[in-house]
Amino acid sequence: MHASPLIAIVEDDDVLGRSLRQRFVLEGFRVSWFTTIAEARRALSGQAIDLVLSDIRLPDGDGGQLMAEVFDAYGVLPTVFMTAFVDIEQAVRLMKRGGRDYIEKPFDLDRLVEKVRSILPETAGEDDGPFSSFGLSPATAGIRKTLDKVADLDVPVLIQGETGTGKDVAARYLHSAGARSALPFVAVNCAGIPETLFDGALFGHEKGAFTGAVGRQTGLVEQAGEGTLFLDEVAEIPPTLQAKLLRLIEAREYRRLGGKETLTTPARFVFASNQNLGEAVERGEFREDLWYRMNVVTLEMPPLRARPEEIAPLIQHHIARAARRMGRPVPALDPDVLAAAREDRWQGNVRELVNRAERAVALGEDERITMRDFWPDRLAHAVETTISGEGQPTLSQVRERAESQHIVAVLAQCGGRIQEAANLLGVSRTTLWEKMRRYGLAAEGEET
Ligand SMILES: Nc1ncnc2c1ncn2[C@@H]1O[C@H](COP(=O)(O)OP(=O)(O)OP(=O)(O)O)[C@@H](O)[C@H]1O
Repeated sequence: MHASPLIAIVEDDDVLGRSLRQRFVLEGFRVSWFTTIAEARRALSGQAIDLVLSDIRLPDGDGGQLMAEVFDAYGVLPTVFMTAFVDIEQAVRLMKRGGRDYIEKPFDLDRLVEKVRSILPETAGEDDGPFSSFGLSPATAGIRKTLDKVADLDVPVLIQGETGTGKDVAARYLHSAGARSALPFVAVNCAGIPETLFDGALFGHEKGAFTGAVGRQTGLVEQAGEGTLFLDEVAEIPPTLQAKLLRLIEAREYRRLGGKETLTTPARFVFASNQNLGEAVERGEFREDLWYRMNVVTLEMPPLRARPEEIAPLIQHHIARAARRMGRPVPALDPDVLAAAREDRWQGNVRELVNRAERAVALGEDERITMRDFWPDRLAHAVETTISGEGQPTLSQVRERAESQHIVAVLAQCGGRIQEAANLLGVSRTTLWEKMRRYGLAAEGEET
């Protein structure tokens, strides 16, 4: 029952966007076309995209930024850039970050279709389903079983656990396991929406609700329809909005901004939090009545270090997946990589594992993944320890060592994406790049 592959086109030129959409639909693909990154970000949540076809310059950012976001949300997806001659250098750089291919504008549509076809058959419908690696230890197998049981019951589900443990994966599994699977799955990151925009984003607005509200806009609740509404990071919802959420969950009622009509939602609610909500209630930060409503079926995703039997298969799974998506042969893994993985604390849980695997495949130079590819931070540490063998290190040696280790750790956390790492480190991209070069952390031949 495989649907045809879904291509997300991000192109702000109306004429080109339209003709791309038309052509790919004629070729039998499903197509979603967006003109801005913001639009793509909003609409793609919850859709299983098979390939992204993106312009490099977009009204609200560049294609690299979009690719970083897409990779964060979905893992390494085949991404093809359409680029004007002036941006070719950037396109080449994006290939080094995991971009799959690029085509220079103006191009012949036949050639583009050929490119896309050559990429898709190997990746669409890969694995034995997106949840093949969910439930590999007794703890997570138990969670999967519980989700199966409640999939078609109309009860809210709350999933708690440290960041990156797979709460989002569990929520999507729940959706896919039940009768709602063909209906929308709308994910809302409650921490990512500014308080002033929260109401509008969730409930939508009527024409004229505020200056600039030129037409009616449906909110995320409405977009979920009879599907699943997944509210992530619920502990971050400010107190003023908690009351509105309570009404939504309790009475299933809400109103569009500026609207008089009370609407009701048939959606299934799923919540996730990386804070323990019971404790947040005790601290007075979260409404008790709201917590009671959410706390009907509550599941704890254990941290990765508490399920060590999953570590090796998850690494293998994500390396194979990244290689397939980048169109490369699946590299072999040096045994010391796995040995080190078994000992690690995995502070960033499965997300860190995915980032390390993808980064190793993207930046690794031959067909083996070595310690240097997977654990560059450990290597930097080992090198520094030997350097400082003779007596006390100087203050600047200590500072540089700490700096280099921290850069490596943040780069690993960001899957090697330099701009993102620079943002987290609070320095410019150029500064970060210079430091990486100084500490020998930049891959050969890579440019700023
Ligand atoms: N069982 C699994 N099999 C394969 N990949 C997994 C599994 N669990 C998690 N992942 C991957 O790990 C990453 C983080 O997972 P996810 O987003 O579900 O975590 P989360 O707990 O929701 O994180 P946060 O609290 O930050 O929202 C994703 O890339 C996801 O695909």
